[in-house]
Amino acid sequence: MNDFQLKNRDLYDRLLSEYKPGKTKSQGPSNIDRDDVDTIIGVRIRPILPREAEEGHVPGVCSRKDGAPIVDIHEFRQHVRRKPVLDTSSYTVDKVWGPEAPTHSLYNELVSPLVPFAWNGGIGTLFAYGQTGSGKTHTISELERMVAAELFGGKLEGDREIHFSAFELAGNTAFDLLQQRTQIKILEDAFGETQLLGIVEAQPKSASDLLSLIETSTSFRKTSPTTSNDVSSRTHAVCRLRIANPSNPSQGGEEGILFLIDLAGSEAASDISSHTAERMKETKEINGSLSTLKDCIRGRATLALATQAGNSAANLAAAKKAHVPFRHSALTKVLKHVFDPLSQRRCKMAVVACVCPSLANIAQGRTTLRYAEMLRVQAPKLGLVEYDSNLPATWDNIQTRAWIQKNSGSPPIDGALLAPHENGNQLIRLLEREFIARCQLTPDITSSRAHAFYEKLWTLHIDSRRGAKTAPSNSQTSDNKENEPEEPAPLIPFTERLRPGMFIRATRTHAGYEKKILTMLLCPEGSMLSSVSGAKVVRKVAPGKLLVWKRYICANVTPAALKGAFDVNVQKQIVVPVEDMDEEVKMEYDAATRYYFQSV
Ligand SMILES: Nc1ncnc2c1ncn2[C@@H]1O[C@H](COP(=O)(O)OP(=O)(O)OP(=O)(O)O)[C@@H](O)[C@H]1O
Repeated sequence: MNDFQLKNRDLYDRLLSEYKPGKTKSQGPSNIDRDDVDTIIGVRIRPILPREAEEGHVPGVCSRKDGAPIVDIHEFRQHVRRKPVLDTSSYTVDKVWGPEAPTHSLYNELVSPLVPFAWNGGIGTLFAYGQTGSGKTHTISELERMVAAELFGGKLEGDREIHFSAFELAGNTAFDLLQQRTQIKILEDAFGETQLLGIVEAQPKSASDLLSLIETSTSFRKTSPTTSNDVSSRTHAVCRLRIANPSNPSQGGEEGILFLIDLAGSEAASDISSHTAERMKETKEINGSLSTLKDCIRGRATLALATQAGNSAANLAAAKKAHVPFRHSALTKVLKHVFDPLSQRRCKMAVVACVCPSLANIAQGRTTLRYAEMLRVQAPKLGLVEYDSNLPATWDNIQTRAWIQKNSGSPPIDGALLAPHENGNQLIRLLEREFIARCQLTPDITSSRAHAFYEKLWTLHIDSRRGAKTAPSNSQTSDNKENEPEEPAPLIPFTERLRPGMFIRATRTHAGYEKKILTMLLCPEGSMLSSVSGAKVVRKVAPGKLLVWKRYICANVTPAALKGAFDVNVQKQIVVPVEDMDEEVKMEYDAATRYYFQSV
């Protein structure tokens, strides 16, 4: 607390008691319906500590009395000519726990859903984020105790094997906390999986076993004093609980994972001014990895929204913008299963942003709350996506299973084995080999039947994409298909309709051989300052004459990993003369897979 705050404390207390929420405008996204989002962002405001109370600290970061998920930050501003005033800014998240809220309520509302989710084969991840001294380690260690009690409490269905490991990440280096901080390697294997080479796992048999392992690992964490905390954790600590269920083939042998992550505390610019070069480097690395984490959480949530809620234009636009740079930091690389857009795993995530309550710390609190707000992804405003039996994008898990059962012949493929948790869109995104393997979990299903069924689903999907384009969104698309007017045949030759974004099949001759290629037109050669080869192109057009482009810069289009899918490689450009172009090819972009498919 500074002199001004201490001297005007009575006035501040009065202004605070007179403050009426609602007068201030929330600076974040509105409190939207978050049911469709599998990432929950909460804020915990810790109490003022006895030491801080002795020093005269007063609260400047407050939760709302009516339980609204909004945090108010009060700034006490000095005026040259007028009396000091209270300047309040508000931040909206999904849940807020004030200083009086016990860790139990945070556990019940934020963490408890992750435990049965991981128990049943999903990946649950909890992050504690915030400035140094804001209560992350305190919160995570209490939550770990509750997780241990729930895992071994006997209330979860079935038997599982729990494997515990703990490590900390300092920059790009990882240390095993069960092996007295022995350095371990983070590697990506030939299958693209991240491996922690040399890490030790323990198999606790009871809650007390697990707690003593957690205690041992915590004792090896690296700490250094900061302005706000004498024992500040300067690394990210990851507690990983692998939950194996070898007896249940319906999960395809997949284990659940629960990550409990205590992130390194962020520090305010004023706090780092006196740092040594080594501490500055450490702070830079922490800030860099936290920034990557933010981009990954947002990117992943944007993609999940676009996939779950059908293929509306708003969703397609959101999916196109989403970027998940999980390879940019060791932390997000270790969490590849969670962040890789190609990962087939079901994931849920919870973030608890911890904040110090004191008026003296509002600058750091504001930074934390801005970060928390940024992690929330605004759901695009959509019309209700109605179920349509011919549109896999509209099926939930139950409808997906029913479709499988009804359309897979006799004996039918078991929907619960092929799509234990997936909706229609997620079923389409399954890799072909995974799809076939899951089909064959049903007795008597041969590989050729499984392949035929895979093709049937894809034919329906491609047909449905065409139908969705031509029919009004919420009418009975499939029933009216015969009555739809045929698209009129284009009267103008395609070479006279050439435009950027058009797909063209062309014949190129190289060393006497002819080769058919598929390309996407980018722009006429010469419409930019230089050609692909870098040579300057001069356009000569007689006055009054139309400029007719003879050659186009095109992007290479190549088959993708999925059957029938194509990828546009914008970075691989070629120049195609118009005389080499054979025909226009109608392609459609599919947001679920992020590939192009030939229109049927
Ligand atoms: N909810 C709470 N109730 C009581 N005391 C708390 C609470 N949260 C934190 N504290 C106390 O505040 C102090 C700082 O907490 P903690 O070490 O958890 O902060 P941190 O955010 O992990 O800091 P760092 O990032 O520097 O490691 C500790 O003394 C802790 O006991």
